[in-house]
Order: sequence, then structure tokens, then C-alpha cells
Amino acid sequence: MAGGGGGRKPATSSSPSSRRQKPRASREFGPERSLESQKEGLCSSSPSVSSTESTLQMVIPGLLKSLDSPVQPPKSLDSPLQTVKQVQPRKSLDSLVQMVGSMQLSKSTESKSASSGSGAAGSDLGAAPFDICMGNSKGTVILKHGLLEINREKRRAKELSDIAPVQHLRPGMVLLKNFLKPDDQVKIIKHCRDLGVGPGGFYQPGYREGAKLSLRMMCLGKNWDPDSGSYGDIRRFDAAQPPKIPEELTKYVKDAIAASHEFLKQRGKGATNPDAELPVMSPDICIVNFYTTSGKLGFHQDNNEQRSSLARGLPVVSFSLGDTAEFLYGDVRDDDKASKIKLESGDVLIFGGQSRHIFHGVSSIAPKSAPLWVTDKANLRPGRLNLTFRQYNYKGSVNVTPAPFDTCVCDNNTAPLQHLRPGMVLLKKFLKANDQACLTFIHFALFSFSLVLISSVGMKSYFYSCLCFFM
Ligand SMILES: O=C(O)CCC(=O)C(=O)O
Ligand SMILES: [Fe+2]
Repeated sequence: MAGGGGGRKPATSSSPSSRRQKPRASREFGPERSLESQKEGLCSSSPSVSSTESTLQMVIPGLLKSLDSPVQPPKSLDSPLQTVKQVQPRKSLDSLVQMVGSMQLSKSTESKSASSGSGAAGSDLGAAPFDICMGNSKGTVILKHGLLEINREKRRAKELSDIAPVQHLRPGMVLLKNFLKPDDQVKIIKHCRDLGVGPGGFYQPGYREGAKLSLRMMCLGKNWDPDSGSYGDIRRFDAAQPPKIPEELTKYVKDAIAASHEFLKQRGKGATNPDAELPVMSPDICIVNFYTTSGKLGFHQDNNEQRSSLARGLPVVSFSLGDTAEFLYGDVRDDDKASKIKLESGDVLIFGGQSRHIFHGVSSIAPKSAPLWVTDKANLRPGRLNLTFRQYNYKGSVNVTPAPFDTCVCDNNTAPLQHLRPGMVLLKKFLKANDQACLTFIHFALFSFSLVLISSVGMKSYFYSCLCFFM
């Protein structure tokens, strides 16, 4: 997530308001959710009572509890919450959701225009934790599936059996299709759900100025702050410590890297060293994103990890679960020129080595594209869960085996060989002082000789003799 540089541009939206430029943060995000989609997030994506409760508590803690208690005479009519309580003591949950929804919308609109400067950028202070699952952690929501859904599932299974299980997208970038087995996916979702409702769990990140990202985020290991584009040990707005990455998840990451290495070895018939293309890494940071079906993430680079880690090309390992995402990636900061792939539930995308600094983003989430068992067994809400694992620091020596392309992001640009992009190499200070003197002398000698020639034979003859010489 940690992405770099200025001049970022949102991935997709064309509306002027959504083309908001954010000068500081490194990861570029999609436009703020429209009011419509926020409303949708409040109402339609809260299918169960418990999630409705969460939404309500997010705005008015304790309001639900008070519904069943007798109406108290108002202490004062100043507070809008008290007004709601007094006038509508026994409204149905639906209408309350709408009411509270519109209150929250105006609240968030206000906060957008107000620059707090309080350092609470993107905080959901006072909000109930965001639950990525429907129902509660124990109960299962059994949904009946229509024929259309069942047929879609069968088609998907058939397509998957025809797709290559490993795709080498470019040097240092490998896609492991359907790598995470259904049971593993359920486990991962459950881990994220449990951590996500606890301290340091999911929140909707944003910037000090008020713009919000079109996703919910939770960091494990270290906290990534979109406003400053940097990592820290605690989350600024609530001082929460990011939970640790569960061991089980680390194991999946290692398995995925090992599978890519196996593939690269076989592909190179054992001749290549897969670690040179895709270095092994041991994740100590994980950024977990949950996208609703209107979520997106703008084009960005992940480069807020330590320089040693970036220079070594330690990969980002990304797990996709739930609905399918359209993922864009490319060499330049221009999503119109980007390549597109679909990331489906169970896919693992790895980009390191030469591809560590690709620009990438999520342009859309396909609604109802998650496998049925994801909702049946894991109760994942409509949307997509994404986990990106990284290693913050690299302790080994980077100079011994520099990862290709590593130098194009170094600020000091002093590495002797800089692979700026495919087909473009910069050899820093390649010519030694003697070579430079020698070249200068040759240039001078040729120049003087040309002058003498021109003055003796004339410009026209000189031009023709040069032409003959070179032909
Ligand atoms: O959701 C994804 O696939 C990408 C997430 C990402 O790029 C990030 O968290 O930095
Ligand atoms: Fe990223």
C-alpha cells in the first residue's frame, strides 16, 4: 500500500470531484464514495440485524438499546439525537437505519469540508467495529441460491479447470490462480473478521482534509497511515496497536512464494535461480482491505517500506477473497496504459524483483462474483477482502545481489547500475576520469580536423566527403 511520489491520479472515476489530487500520501486511492454508495453501504450491505446494529452504533452508540426502554422526557431539545429519540421512539429498524443513515451522511459531508488538523485523519472514532461478515461470528446465514447463481458457479469451476494454475505476468510478477483452497479461504476470512472487530481493526481511512478511501482497512504488524504515507507502531487516531499477523497466514505466504519458485525453476529448466527473480521474504506487515462492491483503489506504487526491503525487491504477496476485482498494473503512472487482470477468490498475486515498483490499483469489484461457499461458509459480506503482505526491512546486504530495477526508486540515485525500465539502463559514473579525458581529446581533435578540412575544401565538398565516408 505504501506508495510513492506525488502526482497521483485516481484510477477510474471521471467526475471532476473524484479527480481529487492528494499531494502527500503515497498510495493513491479511488475517489471518495459518493453519497449514494455510502447510503448503500449503510442500508443494503447490512443484511443482518447485527450489522444494522453496528451501523447504528457507529453513529449513535446505545441508541438501539434505548429503543426498548420507555421514552424519557428530553433533557434538552438541542441535541438532534435526543430529538430523534423523543419523536420516533419505536420506529422500525429500517426507517431508523434510513434516518441515521442520512444523519451520518450529513455528518460525513460536514467532516469533508472541515479540515480538522487534529491528526485523526481517516479515523472512525466512536464507531462500532466494521464486521466483514454477516450475522455473528457463530451463527451462519444460510442463503438460498437461485439457479442462475448455481449455474454461474458451475461455469466458473469449468473455466478454472481450463486456466493455467500459474501465470508469469512479467519478470518478478506471478499470479497463482485459485491457490488458496476453500477451507483456507474460510480460515483467512475468519482471522480477518476476528481481528477486524477488535482493537486496531477495520476503519475507513482517509486524509486530514476529509477525503475518504473507498474501502475499509486494517493493518497487521505495523500501521500504515495514508495521510503521511508512512508506517508506524501505533495508529494515530485511536492509539491502537496493530494486531500481529497470525502464524497461519504467514505460512500461506511462504507456501505461495515456494510455489512460485517451483514454477520459475521448472520454467527455467533448473538453470535459473528463482530467488534472483523473486526474492524470498518473511512478512511482518499486512494491509487488509475490504472493498464493498463500489470500492476501488487508485493507481499507486507500494514503496513506503524500508529502502533495504525495496532495494532487495522483496515481494508484495496479495491474497484475494470474495468478489472478483479488476486489477490494473503497469510501468507508468497512467492507468489508461495499464494491463488488466481479474483477481478472483483464492488467487495469490506476487510482485517483487523487477516488478516491485509497478503502478497498480483496483478499478472495480464485480458484484455477486464470489463463490457461493464464501458467503455460505464464511458469511463474507458482498465485496472483496484483500490482504497484502510485505516485509518492512531487509537485514541482509543489498549490494551483493541487487534486485533488478531496485535503483529506480532510490532517492539518492547513486547505485552504479540503474535499470530504469525495461530496455533502459543508466550506468552511473561508468566512464573513469582517464576515459573522459581521452574522449574529450578525441572530440577536440575531430572538431579541429573538420574545421581545417572545411576551410581548405569548402563546406559542400566537406559534406560530400563525410557522406561518402559514412556510406
Ligand atoms: O486490493 C488489491 O488487490 C491491491 C491492494 C493494494 O495495492 C494495497 O493495499 O497496496
Ligand atoms: Fe498497493
